[in-house]
Amino acid sequence: MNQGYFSYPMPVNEPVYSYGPGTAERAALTKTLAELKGQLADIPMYIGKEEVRTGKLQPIFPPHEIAHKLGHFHAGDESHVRQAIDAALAAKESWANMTWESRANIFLRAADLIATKYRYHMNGTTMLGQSKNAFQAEIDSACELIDFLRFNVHFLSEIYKQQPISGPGMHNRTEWRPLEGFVLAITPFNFTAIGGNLPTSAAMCGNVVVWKPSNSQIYSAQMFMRILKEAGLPDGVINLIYVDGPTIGNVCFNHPDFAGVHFTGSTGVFNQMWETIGKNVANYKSYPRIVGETGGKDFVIAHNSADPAVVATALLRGAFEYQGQKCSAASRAYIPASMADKVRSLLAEGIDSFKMGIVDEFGNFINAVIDEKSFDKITKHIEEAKNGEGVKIIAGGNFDKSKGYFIQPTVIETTDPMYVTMCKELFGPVLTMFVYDDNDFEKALELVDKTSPYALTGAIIANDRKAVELASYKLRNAAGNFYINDKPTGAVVGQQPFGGARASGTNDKAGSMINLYRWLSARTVKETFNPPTDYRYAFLKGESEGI
Ligand SMILES: NC(=O)c1ccc[n+]([C@@H]2O[C@H](COP(=O)([O-])OP(=O)(O)OC[C@H]3O[C@@H](n4cnc5c(N)ncnc54)[C@H](O)[C@@H]3O)[C@@H](O)[C@H]2O)c1
Ligand SMILES: N[C@@H](CCC=O)C(=O)O
Repeated sequence: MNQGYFSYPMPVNEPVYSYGPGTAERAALTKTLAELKGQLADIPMYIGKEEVRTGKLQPIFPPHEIAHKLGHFHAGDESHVRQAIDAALAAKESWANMTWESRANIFLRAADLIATKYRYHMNGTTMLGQSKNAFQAEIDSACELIDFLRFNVHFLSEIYKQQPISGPGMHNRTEWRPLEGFVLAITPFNFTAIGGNLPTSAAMCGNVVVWKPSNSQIYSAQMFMRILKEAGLPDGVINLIYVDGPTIGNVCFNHPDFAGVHFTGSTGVFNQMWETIGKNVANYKSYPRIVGETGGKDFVIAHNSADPAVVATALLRGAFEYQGQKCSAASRAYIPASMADKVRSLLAEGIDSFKMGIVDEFGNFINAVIDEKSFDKITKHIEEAKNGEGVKIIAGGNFDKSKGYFIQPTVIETTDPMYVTMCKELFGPVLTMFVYDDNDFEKALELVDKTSPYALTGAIIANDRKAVELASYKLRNAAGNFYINDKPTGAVVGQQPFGGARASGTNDKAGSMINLYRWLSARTVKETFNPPTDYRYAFLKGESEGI
């Protein structure tokens, strides 16, 4: 079998296609979108070797075109959670014992299938199911997902290489075992790449997984599952089920073989899960690994040495791409008074120029928010800001859900730095701006640090190096991903390992070695070549002998 050390060098990031007018990729994607829209997808759960169809059908439709049905998925119940755990545990031994190069090459093959044969299907299902424009889908469901798969194979190879030293007469080694039991992956709606990474990073380490995606991401999740199967992933290694979160939690967190949860989503849900796991801790074989990347209230602070055009561009892209539904999206801005008028007018100009509409029309920069619940929550805050004291809408402010969940990108300005939309995560296209006195830059930094319980992403925009240094220091705990003279979104695997602290999660940096360590349990083995035959150490015998 595997006799030799097989090398997986550092990959390069998957190149991003432009989808510009007249390009071959635009033509191919347009064709795929039309095909997908012309079909009615019948989406089963994948448990062991079975495609499970329960007949409990739930419709899937584009958030930007709610009258158009793309298909349906088969919803499961508690019994399917149990079946998924059983299938995972049945697959465990042979998967854990498969050679590393066979396991690795399944994921590398999946990455290549996405990069070539299925690129437009991954992007098409993401665009239609999650309302992303072509570019936003490309950086997510093609490039980031491919990068997660390729870089994790490299990182895990580097971990496997790490071995202890051995003294004379012995050999020491570390075995990087998978966890005992199964891992539960619970994934959010907003990034297809996160949906793909959470189950595969644990599986790559030799674990077996129950994967529960958000209902709003099932359309692209099942596409990825089919690619994994085509790439050779054995049955039962990853089991994809569509069961509501509390039911899954109830079964998995009470199971003695529960070994860990890989979660991305909101802070409230993660806190509930942590509490339940804590209460059950005595019932598990091992202490479960709890990894969660959660909410954010991401900031941009401008210093008066900054170029207002850089500030406005960072805000227009950072706050409004994908309708502000990135955990990294800028949602609060701190602008010095001397620059405020210029930034206000650039923001208003930018927002007026945004085209909003369906994803199949490529000129649309803005599409719909994910669902009606989200639409209602966000627009309630916009309405309140229209009538509130010390607060006004300075750009955008319109919305309409008659055909799809469309909200015009909106900037609220407040004189109260603790106004609700400065503190609470809305997860939509709403940016709140607070203007500070130019002389109070340091106080403004303290405000940024204390305003929100989150610490995910943030940016300082300044040309004065001392301002950059002061902000980097004062805000060192306010963001797990900190940007200097850039927007706070768009982290790239291998370049800006991603994750936040405080209420933003366990900061285990998706797509890095840090994350992979959480799915491994090291065993140290010492082998002695010439074992002693007398209990007496040298100091008793007057001879030299090692301990
Ligand atoms: N920090 C990060 O890296 C990161 C990345 C993406 C999204 N997010 C966060 O995710 C949130 C948006 O995504 P969302 O709306 O899908 O989040 P969500 O918390 O509503 O859902 C996330 C997942 O948890 C499931 N879930 C919901 N309630 C559950 C329960 N009681 N028990 C078990 N599972 C449950 C959902 O069905 C979904 O699969 C935002 O808060 C955003 O900041 C964070
Ligand atoms: N990695 C993405 C955010 C993922 C969260 O939604 C970014 O950096 O913008």
